[in-house]
Amino acid sequence: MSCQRVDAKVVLLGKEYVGKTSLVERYVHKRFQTGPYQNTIGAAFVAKNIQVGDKVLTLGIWDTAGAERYESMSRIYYRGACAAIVCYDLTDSSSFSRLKFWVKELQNCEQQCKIYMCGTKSDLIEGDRSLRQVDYHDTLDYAEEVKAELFETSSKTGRNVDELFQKVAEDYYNNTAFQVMEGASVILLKERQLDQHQRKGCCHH
Ligand SMILES: Nc1nc2c(ncn2[C@@H]2O[C@H](COP(=O)(O)OP(=O)(O)OP(=O)(O)O)[C@@H](O)[C@H]2O)c(=O)[nH]1
Repeated sequence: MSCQRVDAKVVLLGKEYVGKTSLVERYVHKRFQTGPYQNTIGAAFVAKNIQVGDKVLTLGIWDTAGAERYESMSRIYYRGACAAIVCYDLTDSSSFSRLKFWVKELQNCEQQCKIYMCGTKSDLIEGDRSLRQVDYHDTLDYAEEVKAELFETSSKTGRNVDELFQKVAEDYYNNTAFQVMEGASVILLKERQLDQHQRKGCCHH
């Protein structure tokens, strides 16, 4: 059995039927399946390499089941995730209430996990604006309030899908680089304090 190293764990959450599996399918396999809807059972995992600057990162993507009976299972999958893509369907207002549930849960239980709000099926509202049930400005205000990124995507046309995952990878990369720098500056500070302490020591003697 082969074992792949994963740099960043990414979890997809959201109400059933919002299009989580389709988002992963579009991103990983560049396709949109039109057959009958099949709900995810438990969760599905896929690893995908992504280029950020001159580095290649491996994202480990967990596509969870949206049905409420799997809610406690989904909790297992967001543990230790560096990013959560919380999906809602732009044509279904109840899916945005469900998004709020997951955002609160992440804020309470997984504070280091960065949140990406993803409004799905944008092709449907491009075809008929009256189908939009979730106002863009309301979602933008909410995203600002909870410090989340906001994307509106279509897995059917591919709109914004690569951009979403690219942002996830870049944020992870920049955040990790920042932490390394932070760690380095702590060491520098300690060395400087030690240096001062030693110099003070010299004066005492
Ligand atoms: N028009 C359109 N339909 C979409 C899009 N994304 C998903 N769908 C459709 O929405 C339905 C549900 O999509 P899934 O990807 O299975 O949804 P899910 O969130 O993974 O569902 P669960 O596994 O039950 O949690 C399917 O019939 C898809 O074809 C999209 O971008 N545009």
